[in-house]
Amino acid sequence: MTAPRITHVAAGILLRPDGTFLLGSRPAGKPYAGYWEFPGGKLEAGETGLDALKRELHEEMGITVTAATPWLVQTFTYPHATVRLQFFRVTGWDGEPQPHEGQSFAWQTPGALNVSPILPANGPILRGLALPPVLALSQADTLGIDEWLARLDRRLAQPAGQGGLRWLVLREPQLAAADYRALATEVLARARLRDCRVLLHGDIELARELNADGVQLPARIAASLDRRPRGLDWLGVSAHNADELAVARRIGADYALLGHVAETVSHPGQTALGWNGFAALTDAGWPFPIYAIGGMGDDDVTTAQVHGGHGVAQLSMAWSKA
Ligand SMILES: Nc1nc2c([nH]c(=O)n2[C@@H]2O[C@H](COP(=O)(O)OP(=O)(O)OP(=O)(O)O)[C@@H](O)[C@H]2O)c(=O)[nH]1
Ligand SMILES: [Mg+2]
Repeated sequence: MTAPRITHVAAGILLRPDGTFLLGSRPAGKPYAGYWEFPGGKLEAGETGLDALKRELHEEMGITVTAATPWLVQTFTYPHATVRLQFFRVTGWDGEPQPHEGQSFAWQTPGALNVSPILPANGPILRGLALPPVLALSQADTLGIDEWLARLDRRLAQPAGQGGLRWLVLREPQLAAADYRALATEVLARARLRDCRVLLHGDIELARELNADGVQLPARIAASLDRRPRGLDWLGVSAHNADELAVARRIGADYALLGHVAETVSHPGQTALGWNGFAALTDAGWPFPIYAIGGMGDDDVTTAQVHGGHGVAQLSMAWSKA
């Protein structure tokens, strides 16, 4: 058997500062005409993904891309072709999108689309767009439970975009099972009032039982699973290398934490990946967003994105200002 021919495609997610993004409708005469997609098209011989993105967005809608960072790579088999789609987050462009190919455009809010149908390959992409740029891991171990809960309340009370916490992983390996369950119950009750997702760490059964938003799994536990656990909205996997990212892909994770990127007090003596090591791992192209973890501040979000990440995951930095 010969290997299937793969069509390489670059597509751009135009993002406005308010978080809305652009979809275009596929023009008549193309496969899946009328379906909504991210603007883009096929790589020509010798082009990189970024070259093709810039050319296609100029041809299809007359804009000049000035800032774009690599995001997800999705491989999908249609009846007519197997496509490898490289998605870029596009945050800077000159000009207003013009429908050069008779397409329609629609600005959309993540999680609340008002156009359909969407190209079948794009489901995971739309899910990934709903993930915030910064997520936090709890720190009751070093702060003490009462102090950490007080800081959590302050972070929950802030509006999104102004330091408001929207995604929390409750990771407290020092707690006995009964104490972890009690804390999880308390945290879920507080977070629900504030529209913050809470993922439990490592315990799939407990996450189901307490109706948490999902579970964050260490790579070791993820590797022991045949498939994604059922009945949970969100699945994150913590990874340190390409093999562990491959585990996350195999079980259909929604995102991965990858690190540690910088030296941290919590992991003394372990070699940090550094941004070059991080980029070398993201560069292979993964179908889910990847967060940089380990010594990350709010200022590192842009750096993470330039290196192929979605954003940053914070431990101590999430609570130091709260
Ligand atoms: N542009 C784009 N293509 C996508 C997306 N999702 C997805 O599965 N595709 C697939 O990627 C393939 C290439 O896209 P395209 O039709 O835009 O290619 P193109 O602009 O070079 O068109 P052309 O071949 O008519 O010149 C198609 O099979 C399309 O179905 C998406 O979000 N954006
Ligand atoms: Mg196109």
